Amino acid sequence: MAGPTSLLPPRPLESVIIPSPCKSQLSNEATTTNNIQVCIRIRPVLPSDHSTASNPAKRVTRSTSSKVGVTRHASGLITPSNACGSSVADAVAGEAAWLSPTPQTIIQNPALKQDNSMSGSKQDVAYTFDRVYDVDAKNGEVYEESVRGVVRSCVEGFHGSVFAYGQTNSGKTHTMTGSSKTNESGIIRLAVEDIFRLIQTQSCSQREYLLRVSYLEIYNEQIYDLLAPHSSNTHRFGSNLQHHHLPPSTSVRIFESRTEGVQIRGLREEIVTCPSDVFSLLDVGDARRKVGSTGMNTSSSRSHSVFRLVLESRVSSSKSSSGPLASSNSSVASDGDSVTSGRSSVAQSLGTAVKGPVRISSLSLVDLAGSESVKATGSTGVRQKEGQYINKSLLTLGHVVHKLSEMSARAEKESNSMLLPPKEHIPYRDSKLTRLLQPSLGGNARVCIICNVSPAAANVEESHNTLKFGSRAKTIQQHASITEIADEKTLLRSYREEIEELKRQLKEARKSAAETNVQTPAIKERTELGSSSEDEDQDDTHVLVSAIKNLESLILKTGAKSTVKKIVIDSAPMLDANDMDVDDALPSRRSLDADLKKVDDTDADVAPDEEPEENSHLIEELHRIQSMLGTVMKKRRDKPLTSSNGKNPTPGRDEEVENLRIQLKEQQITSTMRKADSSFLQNQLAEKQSFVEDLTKLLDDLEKRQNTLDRENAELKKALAAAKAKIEEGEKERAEMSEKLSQLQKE
Ligand SMILES: Nc1ncnc2c1ncn2[C@@H]1O[C@H](COP(=O)(O)OP(=O)(O)OP(=O)(O)O)[C@@H](O)[C@H]1O
Repeated sequence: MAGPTSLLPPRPLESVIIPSPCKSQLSNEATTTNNIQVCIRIRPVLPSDHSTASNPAKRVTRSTSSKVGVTRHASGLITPSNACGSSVADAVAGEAAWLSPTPQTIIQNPALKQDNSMSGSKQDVAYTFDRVYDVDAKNGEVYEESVRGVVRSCVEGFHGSVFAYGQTNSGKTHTMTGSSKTNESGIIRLAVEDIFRLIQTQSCSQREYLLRVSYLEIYNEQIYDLLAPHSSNTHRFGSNLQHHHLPPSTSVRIFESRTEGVQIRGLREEIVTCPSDVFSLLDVGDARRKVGSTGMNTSSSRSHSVFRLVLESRVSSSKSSSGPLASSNSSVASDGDSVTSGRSSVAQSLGTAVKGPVRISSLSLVDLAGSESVKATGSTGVRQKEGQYINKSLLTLGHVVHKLSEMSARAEKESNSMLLPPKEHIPYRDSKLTRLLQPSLGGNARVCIICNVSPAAANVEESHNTLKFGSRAKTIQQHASITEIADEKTLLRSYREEIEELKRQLKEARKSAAETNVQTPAIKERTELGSSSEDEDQDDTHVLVSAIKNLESLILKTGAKSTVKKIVIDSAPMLDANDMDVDDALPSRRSLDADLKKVDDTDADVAPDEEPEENSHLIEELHRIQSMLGTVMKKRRDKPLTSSNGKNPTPGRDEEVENLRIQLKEQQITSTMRKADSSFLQNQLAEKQSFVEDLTKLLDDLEKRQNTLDRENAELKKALAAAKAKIEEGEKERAEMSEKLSQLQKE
């Protein structure tokens, strides 16, 4: 049964939709009921952790015995058995404030106790989770034991989410992104590699996959596209946040419709065919992510980031995989031999290759910004403001998780765990983060939360909060189901249709070329003279074959190698990684650049449905190439190539073909340049707009200040006039008095 919101899977040509279930479109081949999986990771002690020990405000005490034991109570509760409180000053270097006596349990290290306000009972609590990773665990271990299951489910067709949660400096980014210092890949990269490997090695079914990724961050309650094209250097932040105002072109909006649920308008999605494609994009996104130095972490993430991979898959039909117009990469020979040998009808080919439900699943990998106290970080100004936004959104996430866990508990009590109480209000809309995570938290996904815990004794209070959050999240039940779409347009189906159409054209082109060769001795004559129409035919078919290969290289097949060499028709050279933009990150642009629609999300509570827009550049480009080649082929077929005297009678027609060819090439170049220009101009415009906005705001402020000053000035003038009048009056009175006095003296 669907959760409270009705949500549809992505419609990539229009906008990015956060996949979630929609009853009308689901064919539940499989449904699973799971609680959210929660694991804890204790970060190793760092040299910087010791500096807090000498801070009297954060002083910890050390028990006389550092040997730790645990007592198991009948209730299942575990408490440290030697939690005595006698103390020596300061934390001991290298010792973590948390211990994991069993792989599922975490307790506060009884050897290190705070001498401040925390009550003893709180210090003695033992928390139990699906898995607890101690200080020496590596990312690979966390991935294998806690995340891999979610990733595998995604390849099978379930939605999945993995979050890193925890206070600032607890190791979230290390976990999700990895570290060059320890030479460890993060969960994101490990998951990406695994997905391609799982697709390649899937032996139980013959499926084909289309994968696309997006990467965004939520900074100060604004969503920014980390893969936005043609961002200038000012948008790259490196290790230090220098610019906290991004041009509006990279900012995207959440939009919600009754039928389609949560969508992100204007977010860039890139089709990827191998791990290195994804890694290039990750590098671009990571370099743009807003990072800044705080009192607790020299490179603290100032935003929540969401990396999302969408998988579309379907059973590959035997016709399309082994037929004469086969869809595997090896089957479209560039010389076309294997293509021309086919005699199956186009309709038959189209029917078998394009039909069949498409499965859509997504994997969201989320690195949350860490909660932070102003006191601990010592942040001021921009950092403090960022911290406030971060804390507020994490607080909302906490409320949402709290509500959901209460609901799950109630549902379980009523022995009706498949149904969520109908009108329960969950405050998803209180922050962008929870709105984005709503489809994951709301039920139809397999979720794993990695709670990162600082080993510093000075942070135990905050760590208790993290563990409480994890304990609550663990009770939330999820009912994930596979989403299959039988009748809607999916990107995979669009591509298949395009491929089949191109193949049909290719077949016709070859047929026409073969007929031409038979019918025209003049062509042989021209070939000998070096002016070959056969060459031109071959050029045309090569363009078609290249287009087919290019499109097919985007579709991955189970059991096939993913490192497919793509034939690039329109490619930009790879640039140096340090100087690259998203447009440079992939060998050929295959982006689905959804147009940013100006939908005001403040009043987009439930917006009306909109017609889908065919705004994929790739599809447009292909349509254009198809129509031009179609015209060329048609003209060739329609007009006889030779005159009765055997000489080439229509040099004009050949010229026309040549012109069309030149036009086609020119248009390709113009189109590429126009795209580049338009993006560049858009950025320029956006920057100008933001500048004008800032200036307008400044002028408004100045005007207000001027008005206030004018008002104050007028009031001062009035007060001065009144004072003057009073003085004059006093003078007058004094004069009268002295007159009276002199009169009295005279008398
Ligand atoms: N498992 C680990 N092994 C070694 N070093 C680690 C590990 N986890 C974290 N660190 C180090 O701890 C420091 C803080 O980690 P990280 O930046 O990942 O924290 P964070 O939780 O993402 O912080 P913030 O919320 O402020 O962004 C970094 O120097 C990182 O290299």
